[in-house]
Amino acid sequence: MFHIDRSEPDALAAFLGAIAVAAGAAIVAATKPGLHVSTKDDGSPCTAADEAAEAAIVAALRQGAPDCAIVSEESAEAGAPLTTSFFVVDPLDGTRDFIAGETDFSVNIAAVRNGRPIAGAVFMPRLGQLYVGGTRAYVVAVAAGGSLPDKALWQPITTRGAPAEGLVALASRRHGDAESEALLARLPVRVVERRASALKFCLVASGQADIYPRFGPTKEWDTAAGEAILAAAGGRVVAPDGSPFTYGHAERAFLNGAFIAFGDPALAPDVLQPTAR
Ligand SMILES: Nc1ncnc2c1ncn2[C@@H]1O[C@H](COP(=O)(O)O)[C@@H](OP(=O)(O)O)[C@H]1O
Ligand SMILES: [Mg+2]
Repeated sequence: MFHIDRSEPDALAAFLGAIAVAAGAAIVAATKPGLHVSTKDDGSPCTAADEAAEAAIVAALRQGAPDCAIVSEESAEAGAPLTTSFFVVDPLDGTRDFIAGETDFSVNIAAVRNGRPIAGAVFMPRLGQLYVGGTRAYVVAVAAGGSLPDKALWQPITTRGAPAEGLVALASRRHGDAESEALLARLPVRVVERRASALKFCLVASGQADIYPRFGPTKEWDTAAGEAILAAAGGRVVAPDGSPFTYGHAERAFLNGAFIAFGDPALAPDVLQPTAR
C-alpha cells in the first residue's frame, strides 16, 4: 500500500508510472475512427479516451493508495480546500493534439505532499515513452499497456547546462501567449519548438531543451507531474518572481499562475524578474 505522506518519492513515482502506462492502453483501446468529441463547459474538448483513462487511473490509485485524495481533470470541482496531500491526474493532456492524430499528448499523474509535487509520471502512449521523477528522474521505453522493464533498465536523466550556442525554448503549439514570447525574445534563444502536453517538461528534464515559459492559463494537472520530473532531474519550475508553485488550490478551480520551467539553475538571473534575482 502507498501513502503520499509516508511512501518514498521514488517508490511513488514507479507506482504512478505503472498506472500511467496502463492508462495509455485504455486510451489506445478507445481510439477508434469517429471518436466522439464532446465540449466541456470551458470550451475544451473531451473524448471517450479521456474518460476511459481517468476511470482506469482513479481505480488503480484507489486500490494502491486507498487513503489518499484524488484531483482529476475530468471530475475536479472548485470548492473547499483539500487535504494538502493528494494525487493530481490529467488522464489525457493535449486532447486537441490527440484528436488531431499527433504524438504529443500525455497521461500525467503526480503525488502532491504539503502542497508540493514530490513524485510524478508522464507517459506518451504513441511515443512509448514514460518519464518518472521522485528523488531521481528517469525515462523508460515502454509501449502502452506493456510491463515496466526492470528498474536497472530505466535511463537516468538530468537537465543540461545552458548551451553556449543558444537556448532551445519550448512553447505550446495551440495556446501561445504574448508574454512568454516577449520573455523568449529577451533571451539568447536559438530555436523555439512548439510542442503539446506535459512532454515539454520532460524535454527540459532530459536535456533536450532548456526553457519553457508559460504565462497563459494552465491547471494544476497540467504541471504537477512535469514539475516533479523536472525538479528530480535538476531543473526548476517557478513563478516569474521566483516563488515556488503550490498545489491544491480548489478555491481557484486549480488554475495556475504564470510559470517558467528551466533546466539550468544558473539561468535564474536571466529568466526571472529583476526583483527575484
Ligand atoms: N484557457 C485555459 N484555461 C485553463 N487551462 C488551459 C487553457 N488553455 C489551455 N489550457 C491547458 O493547457 C493544456 C494544453 O497544454 P498545451 O497547449 O501545452 O498542450 C490543456 O490541457 P488538456 O488538453 O488536458 O485540456 C489545458 O488544461
Ligand atoms: Mg491538460
